[in-house]
Amino acid sequence: MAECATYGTVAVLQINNPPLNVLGHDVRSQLMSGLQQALQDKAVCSIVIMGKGQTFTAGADVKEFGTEKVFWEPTLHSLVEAVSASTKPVVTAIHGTTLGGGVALALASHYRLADSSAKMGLPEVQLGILPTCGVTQRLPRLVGLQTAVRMVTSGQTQSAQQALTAGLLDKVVTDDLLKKAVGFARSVDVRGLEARRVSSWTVPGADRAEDVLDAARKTLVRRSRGAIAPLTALQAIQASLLPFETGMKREAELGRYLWTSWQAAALRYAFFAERTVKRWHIPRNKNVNYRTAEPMDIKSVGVLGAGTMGVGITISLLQAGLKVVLTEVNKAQLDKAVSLIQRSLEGKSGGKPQPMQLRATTDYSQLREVDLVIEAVFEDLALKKKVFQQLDAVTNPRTILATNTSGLDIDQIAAATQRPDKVIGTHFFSPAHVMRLLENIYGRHTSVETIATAMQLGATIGKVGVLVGNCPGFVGNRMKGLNFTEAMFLLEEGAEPQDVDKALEEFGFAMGPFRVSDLAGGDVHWRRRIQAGLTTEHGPPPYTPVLYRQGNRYSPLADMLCMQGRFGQKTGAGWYRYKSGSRTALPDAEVHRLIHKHRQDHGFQRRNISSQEIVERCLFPLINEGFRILEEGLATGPQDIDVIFLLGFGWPRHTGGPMYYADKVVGLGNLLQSLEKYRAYHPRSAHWVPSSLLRKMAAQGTSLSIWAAGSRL
Ligand SMILES: CC/C=C/CC(=O)SCCNC(=O)CCNC(=O)[C@H](O)C(C)(C)COP(=O)(O)OP(=O)(O)OC[C@H]1O[C@@H](n2cnc3c(N)ncnc32)[C@H](O)[C@@H]1OP(=O)(O)O
Repeated sequence: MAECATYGTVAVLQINNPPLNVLGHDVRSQLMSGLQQALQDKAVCSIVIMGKGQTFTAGADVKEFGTEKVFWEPTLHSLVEAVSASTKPVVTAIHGTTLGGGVALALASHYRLADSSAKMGLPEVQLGILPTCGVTQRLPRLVGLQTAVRMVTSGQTQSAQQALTAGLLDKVVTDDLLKKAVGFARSVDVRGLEARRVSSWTVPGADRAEDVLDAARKTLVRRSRGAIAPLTALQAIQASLLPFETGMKREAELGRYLWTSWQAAALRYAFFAERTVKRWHIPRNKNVNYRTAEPMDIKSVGVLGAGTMGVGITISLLQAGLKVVLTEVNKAQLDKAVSLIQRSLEGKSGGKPQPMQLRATTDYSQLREVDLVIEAVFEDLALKKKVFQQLDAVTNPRTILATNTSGLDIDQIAAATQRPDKVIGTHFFSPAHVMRLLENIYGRHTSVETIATAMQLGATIGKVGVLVGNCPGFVGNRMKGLNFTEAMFLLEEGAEPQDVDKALEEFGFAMGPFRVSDLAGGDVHWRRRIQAGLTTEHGPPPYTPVLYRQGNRYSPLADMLCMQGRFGQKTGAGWYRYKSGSRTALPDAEVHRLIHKHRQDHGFQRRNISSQEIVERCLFPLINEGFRILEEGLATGPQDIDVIFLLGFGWPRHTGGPMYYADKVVGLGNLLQSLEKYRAYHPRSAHWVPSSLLRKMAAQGTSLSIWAAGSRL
């Protein structure tokens, strides 16, 4: 856990708690007793604290949060204060990714050394808590307000070089950190100790504090979108302008406020959910799971289709060091793609991809020897089936064939091949080299090896893979579609696009549904609705009521815009208008007139709609659908749905995701009541019918987390 050794006059305390040296109770206890021993040992003049293995420490043990253990003495706070009060110089020697409590220990030490490859960060706000243990008081004294605000409120890591420049480190070394730290510790003088205590310093540049804090506040109000931790952290940093002890009291108060907030619990849940989804199983056959599966070794991947998605996927694969054969029938498109890929990789790594790593070709037969192919052609079932038939003919029979589709039937695509067991859906989100989510979809015949391979590939390329079953739209788009449907009904009843967007942006989404639609292009979904027989290019299908399609209430507003060529940003007009070259959504009187006329034509009485109703009507049907998905066994558990929404659809992280939000914030009983209420008003929308799983849970007074804990392996 923590080992103590002496090197002449230097005592070295080394954390040894693999894999990440987190500061659980045992580690804290052993560090504390090591420190006390070193202080009592007359032969010891100085002390080094460092870590063994891949990192100094990833900080506090998050698994202890929400349990009593986190308060057991020595707490992290006591340990940090003991280091700060040490009567012998303490040198912290940092390597790897050092986070949270690790940085707190370093700040309380008298000297800070780091390996040149080290990184340091304060991810606490991402867990909804405050970097306490004096971090918000010592850090500004050391690096100034501006850097402290940036580090604490963003949670981003700093490289060793950046930390040195900022004044956070005293020295950066290369090779043999232990030897260099011991050498350094030997050279420091106990007589200078008082002056080395950061708590006795004042914040540099305090005369400009008001400007810095005001500017930061404005940015954070805009960026945090309802998350309380970043702005609370700013208040704590502001307190560093007060005497140290007063600031520490303020830090403790603010720390308690965040520690007990529902957002901290939600963010902690999100942290573990992202890691839980890799432990997948198939709900209808639990024997098929991550433990029983053996992935194929993937060294080379073919990407078919060099459009936006194909380019993003190729970049992700190359960045992970895989060999890629990029295939595209259109030579001009292929050349354009290669140049985009090269530019993107040059920007990141400072070098072009090795020629042997990327082979670009118009010849399908070049895919013969790859281990796996990801098809990324246009979203059209007939086209994909044709492509899969060809792929089946040209590739090695052991090659896995993956389709990048956002909702088409995997079984139909697999049926075009002689190897349905080797066919799987890999739904990347755009831009594919940036978005961390990979929704993997198994079909009726997909083998366990194929599933394990797709999940493994996701991890290899730095994505969070979530396994789901096959249904129209899979999990993400099946649920998300309802949000847009209801948003349009709200327009019919009296809201304007900007009202709906504002309410959902205030809830925490980066963009409301109409701004998202304009960004993505309204024509994409219009084509899908045409394919599904819901509409035609010229209006409703013959003999079809305008407001009722396929057994449900229907709003034709989006179709009406598309019929006018208003596809969103790319055409300069959609739900909003856009000045040439600008992405700023401007309310458009023409759209308002169109909506107004539609209301008049169909007898809608315009009424004022509250933000609360907008949020509930856009989100509750989506959540209800999540319960249906769980009931149908299409997701391993609620965490899987939440991760899809957090990473793929910009769901505000501080609410934990749709299922967590329903369970812990809204409450299942309240959700059920609201669904019943809206159902009474809107009987022609099937999405208001509560799922039987939700009904059952609400009746039993149980929670989704208890249900999930019982179902997960
Ligand atoms: C008392 C109040 C004071 C609080 C101060 C703090 O220190 S708060 C905690 C600050 N630290 C963090 O938030 C660290 C979060 N961890 C990470 O960002 C990443 O894990 C990493 C350190 C960048 C490493 O990433 P990598 O991809 O290499 O590994 P994983 O994320 O998959 O993690 C491996 C397993 O370790 C578990 N884990 C990671 N960090 C912690 C932690 N701080 N406490 C407890 N457990 C942690 C993670 O859950 C993985 O576990 P599995 O069981 O394998 O899923």
